[in-house]
Amino acid sequence: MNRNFGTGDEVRKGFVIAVDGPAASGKGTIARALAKHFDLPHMDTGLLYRAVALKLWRWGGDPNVEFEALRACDDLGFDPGDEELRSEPVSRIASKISSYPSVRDALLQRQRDFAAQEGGAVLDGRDIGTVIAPNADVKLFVTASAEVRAQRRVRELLERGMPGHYEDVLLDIRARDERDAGRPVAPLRQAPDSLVLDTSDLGIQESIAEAIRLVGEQVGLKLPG
Ligand SMILES: Nc1ncnc2c1ncn2[C@@H]1O[C@H](COP(=O)(O)OP(=O)(O)OP(=O)(O)O)[C@@H](O)[C@H]1O
Ligand SMILES: Nc1ccn([C@@H]2O[C@H](COP(=O)(O)O)[C@@H](O)[C@H]2O)c(=O)n1
Repeated sequence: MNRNFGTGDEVRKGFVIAVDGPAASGKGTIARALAKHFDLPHMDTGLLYRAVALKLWRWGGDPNVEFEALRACDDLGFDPGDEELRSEPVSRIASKISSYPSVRDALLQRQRDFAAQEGGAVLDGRDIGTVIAPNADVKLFVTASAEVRAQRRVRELLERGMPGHYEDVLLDIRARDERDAGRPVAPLRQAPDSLVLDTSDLGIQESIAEAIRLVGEQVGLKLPG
């Protein structure tokens, strides 16, 4: 636990860190590490969309029908350790159903409530700094080249014993980037007041150290020293 933020000040109540970025940029890894370092609860908001997708998939519902996806949002409970949440079919469906305004709306309050809890929180996703927590104390936009992200994803898939072919994964990442950035509701955007962290040339530990440094610096600027 480290609540000092490099200034000696205790973390304020309601301190919120928003972490956004494209698929496989490393935002989840960074968000988890920030949560641990600053002793804040963490929400991976992508899991909510994946949980809707998994439910729909298990029902045999049609991801092309918004109403069916919306029905899957009702009483949404899931086991974050469920391996199928991270499977390729579920990832594809999650990417599709996350473009539906009604689905985003159904998941909005749960995320906002998490961000608003006493003591604060770290959330990662695509629209945290722009829609879910536009008043977050620190906003990080984590990015990396599509090629580097594809390499990371392939490595991750192979480590999980799943098939991962570089060219296919790269195409898929580019398609997801386009869908995330191109949808009319809550598109993936860098909030104007976010700090950009490009992890293309950084290893995991270097990325985490840089994120902690950036947050600390930002907090140092915000709190009286
Ligand atoms: N800086 C880094 N260098 C090398 N590998 C990394 C780095 N950051 C993350 N990784 C690895 O890349 C993979 C994707 O990282 P992570 O899950 O954090 O990305 P993400 O942006 O949250 O992905 P998604 O949004 O698609 O779930 C993981 O296997 C992770 O260990
Ligand atoms: N705030 C968010 C988070 C995620 N999505 C979409 O969900 C899919 C799965 O997310 P991962 O972060 O686990 O990859 C992803 O394809 C996004 O389209 C979102 O729209 N908003």
